[in-house]
Amino acid sequence: MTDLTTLLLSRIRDVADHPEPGVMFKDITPLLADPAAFTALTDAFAEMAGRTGATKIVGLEARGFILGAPVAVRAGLGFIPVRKAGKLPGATLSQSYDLEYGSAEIEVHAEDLSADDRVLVVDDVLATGGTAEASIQLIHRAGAEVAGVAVLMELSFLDGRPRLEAALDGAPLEALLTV
Ligand SMILES: O=P(O)(O)OC[C@H]1O[C@H](OP(=O)(O)OP(=O)(O)O)[C@H](O)[C@@H]1O
Ligand SMILES: Nc1ncnc2[nH]cnc12
Repeated sequence: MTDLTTLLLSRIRDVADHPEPGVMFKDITPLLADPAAFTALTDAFAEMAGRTGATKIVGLEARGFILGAPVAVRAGLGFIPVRKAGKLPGATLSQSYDLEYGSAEIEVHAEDLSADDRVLVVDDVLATGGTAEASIQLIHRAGAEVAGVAVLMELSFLDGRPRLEAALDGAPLEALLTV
């Protein structure tokens, strides 16, 4: 394990049976509270943004906002929020999806992405891949390209990676931690 992965892993708390029985919830709030760990995470994601030629950062509500916004600032790129349905005031594109515990719909402002954009999607956890896959569909429907998907942690037993790689069409999916 690298120093980075050891640090990040040490700042994620497992919470059994949250938000419902049978789910082992990966709580990132200890990591957010540690400036050294939060900075190291931000730097690693910003490096990926540079390496993949991203022109914009998309963050997935809500934890992807917390992680993605500082990446955008660090990389000198705009931040685009992908929100749960009904929150964005302008003209939106919408996409429904299933997740580990329920189903949901996400939206993006159509005007925020264009054919000139290469988008790096940032989130905390890749579980079934439903949320990230829906965001990729939104980005493609907006006419933009996907530069890649960056997540802090991949829950490999939920098989999100194969599902997402099919949607990514060769663009990278990078997880700093895999459990
Ligand atoms: O790979 P998936 O099965 O789609 O699950 C991963 C998603 O689930 C969590 O978000 P959640 O919808 O719980 O929202 P929150 O960030 O607002 O808590 C997590 O932050 C990811 O966005
Ligand atoms: N087990 C989990 N922990 C944290 N976030 C999640 N999102 C989906 N599954 C999750």
